[in-house]
Amino acid sequence: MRTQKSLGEFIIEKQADFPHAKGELSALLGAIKLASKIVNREINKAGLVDITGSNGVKNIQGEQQQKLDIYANDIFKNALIARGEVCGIASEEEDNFVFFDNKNSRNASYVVLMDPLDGSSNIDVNVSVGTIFSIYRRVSPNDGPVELDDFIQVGRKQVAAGYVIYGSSTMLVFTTGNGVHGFTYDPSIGMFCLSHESLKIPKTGKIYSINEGNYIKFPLGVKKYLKYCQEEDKTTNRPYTSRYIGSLVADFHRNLLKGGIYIYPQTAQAPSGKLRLLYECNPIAFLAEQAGALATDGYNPILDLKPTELHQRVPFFTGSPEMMETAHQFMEKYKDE
Ligand SMILES: O=P(O)(O)OC[C@H]1O[C@](O)(COP(=O)(O)O)[C@@H](O)[C@@H]1O
Ligand SMILES: [Mg+2]
Ligand SMILES: [Mg+2]
Repeated sequence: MRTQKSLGEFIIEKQADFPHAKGELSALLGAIKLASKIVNREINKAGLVDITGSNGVKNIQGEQQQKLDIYANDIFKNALIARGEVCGIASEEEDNFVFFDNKNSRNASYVVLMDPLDGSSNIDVNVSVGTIFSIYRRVSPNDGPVELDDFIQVGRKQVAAGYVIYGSSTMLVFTTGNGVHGFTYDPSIGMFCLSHESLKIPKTGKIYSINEGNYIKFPLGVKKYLKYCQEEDKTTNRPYTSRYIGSLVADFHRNLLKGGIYIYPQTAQAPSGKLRLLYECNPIAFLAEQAGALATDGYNPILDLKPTELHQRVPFFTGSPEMMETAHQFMEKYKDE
């Protein structure tokens, strides 16, 4: 007998908090829930079906697209088109934004930005991967085509954001600005059930998460902070432990539950870092702040950055507030070196 609330029940219940809500956002989240189940089913049998490996095409970021990147992109896109609450999407796997110019969707109020498959380098090696989504109200008139401005809004304007983590279990974690809630997928009943209500990140932790293989290219502030993390000092819980999965969703999820800090900084070769502002950093930053964490580019809140391009990158620091404050002190101290 199921005791936990299902995601559908939770969304309907929360909708009551918004007397003027017409159920559009609830329906939209329902489409994301459906697409997550379909992608989850494919990922679980990734070794058996012809869904691993690259499809031989590079996306606009110059990265080899994996078959699962495209599969996930199509599943989420089609589920959103079918639901009719979304007038357009932007995706890591689409060069430009896509206007859903059909009678069902063209006048809808919401746009969705997504990273259909996060952690692509881990697909073929059975390591946790994810999907990241960010939802805004359109700013263009509902009776016209969707425009670039509908997608390049500051992160603070997000009405909802979340991720799905396809790991030892599959979870959907989201916020609509009223806390962060996690739902675990129960394949025996085919439902996401409430397992982590009102998630709050621990104020501090012992985990730092960064690709140390790039160490020599890091800014001095990051190098100094890493040395600080590795020094022996029992009074401040150091040395910390290094954990790096190489899937943003999975590294963030672990730190959200246990406390920790994740950093993907700029390097000399990549002065804006690697991660994309609109469909990786903004949604994770919204969740982070709602869970009591911080999310910055090393200096300023990610959610206050004004985007200019669909696929722009940004250095990304996020995690437990006390660890972030210390990292910021190092970044500030060595800012000009
Ligand atoms: O291999 P690197 O350079 O450490 O990069 C890993 C990072 O890149 C990403 O894989 C980028 O995301 P995609 O897989 O969606 O392109 C993040 O999930 C991860 O944190
Ligand atoms: Mg990604
Ligand atoms: Mg991706």
